[in-house]
Amino acid sequence: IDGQKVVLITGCSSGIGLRLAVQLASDPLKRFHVIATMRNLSKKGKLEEAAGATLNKTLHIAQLDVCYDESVTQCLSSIQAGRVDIVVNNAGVGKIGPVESLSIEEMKTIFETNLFGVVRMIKALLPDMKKRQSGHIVVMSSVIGLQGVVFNDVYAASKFAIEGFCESLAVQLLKFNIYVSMIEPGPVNTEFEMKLMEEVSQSEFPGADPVTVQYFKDVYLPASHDIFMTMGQTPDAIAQVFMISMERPVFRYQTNVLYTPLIAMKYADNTGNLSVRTFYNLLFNHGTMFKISLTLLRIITWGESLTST
Ligand SMILES: NC(=O)C1=CN([C@@H]2O[C@H](COP(=O)(O)OP(=O)(O)OC[C@H]3O[C@@H](n4cnc5c(N)ncnc54)[C@H](OP(=O)(O)O)[C@@H]3O)[C@@H](O)[C@H]2O)C=CC1
Ligand SMILES: CC1=C(/C=C/C(C)=C/C=C/C(C)=C/C=O)C(C)(C)CCC1
Repeated sequence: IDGQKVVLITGCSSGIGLRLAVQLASDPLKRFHVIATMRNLSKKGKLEEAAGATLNKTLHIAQLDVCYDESVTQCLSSIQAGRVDIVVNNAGVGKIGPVESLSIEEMKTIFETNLFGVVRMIKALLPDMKKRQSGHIVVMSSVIGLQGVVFNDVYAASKFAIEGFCESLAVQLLKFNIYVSMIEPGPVNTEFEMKLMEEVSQSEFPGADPVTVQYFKDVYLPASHDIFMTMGQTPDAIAQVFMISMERPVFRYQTNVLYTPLIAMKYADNTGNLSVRTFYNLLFNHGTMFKISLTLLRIITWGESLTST
């Protein structure tokens, strides 16, 4: 462990966390000691299988639920190396649907994971990182932490919140030689979308009017599915961006060049009108215009996507 970087990742039962853990653990130079954590160890089978020969060598599985102090304390105190060099705050939950049908309690659970879960991890690790004057805090944010997306109101709020928290903290931490990095993927093909679809397929959307429910089900859901199909990245591509971030960390990493123009609109027009109107048109004039725009985006950014990951 002495010459290795100790990397702790949250939310490794599936998706991006799982692939990142496996990629790091499989490093041919064995530079990483990976602590792949998950809240529910009964789900560890998939990670164990993907880890193969790295299991209990460079990859170690541990229990950690970001929503509980005791779970975090217990996991951190059981670390053999006695330190964490890099923490990847990957655990996160999505939420879609009309706000009228979501209770405040339900909304708070999203913040418990996506905001306070990350804050809890950072608070637990900071004293030691500051003492050692070294560390890298990575957060799996989202493009939705920079630009809202219709019917993702609460999820967007939680990701904007962690962006604000980290952007503020990064300045102070630079004094202690600790780096903060936000990874901001667009859609990624993991269990994330399926979990959301399953959740909405069981909901009657109490409290929401029929017109809103119809916009959500008949306009948003198909358009969103199209976006995942056309723009969706693999979890391995996101893990690759993390690899790059380790060399000389910067604060932000947008992983998807196809999504960058949609974010850039925000900075091109201070009134916000360009973003609001463009997203409106893309959504409600979905169909031919939407498909053409997506195709154009792919053509415009094709050269770049060949040279990036
Ligand atoms: N997929 C996408 O399109 C995008 C995802 N992201 C972000 O990437 C991150 C990973 O998502 P992704 O891999 O796609 O989705 P998955 O749903 O596949 O993975 C999410 C992981 O987070 C875990 N998790 C949820 N709550 C907790 C908790 N309280 N404590 C510990 N672990 C928890 C889940 O565990 P369990 O199995 O127990 O539920 C699961 O392992 C999230 O932060 C997400 O917001 C960002 C941009 C796009
Ligand atoms: C771009 C775009 C859309 C959807 C974007 C989506 C669905 C992005 C999802 C990103 C995710 C899942 C990030 C996770 O953190 C709409 C509204 C369908 C139509 C207008 C243009």
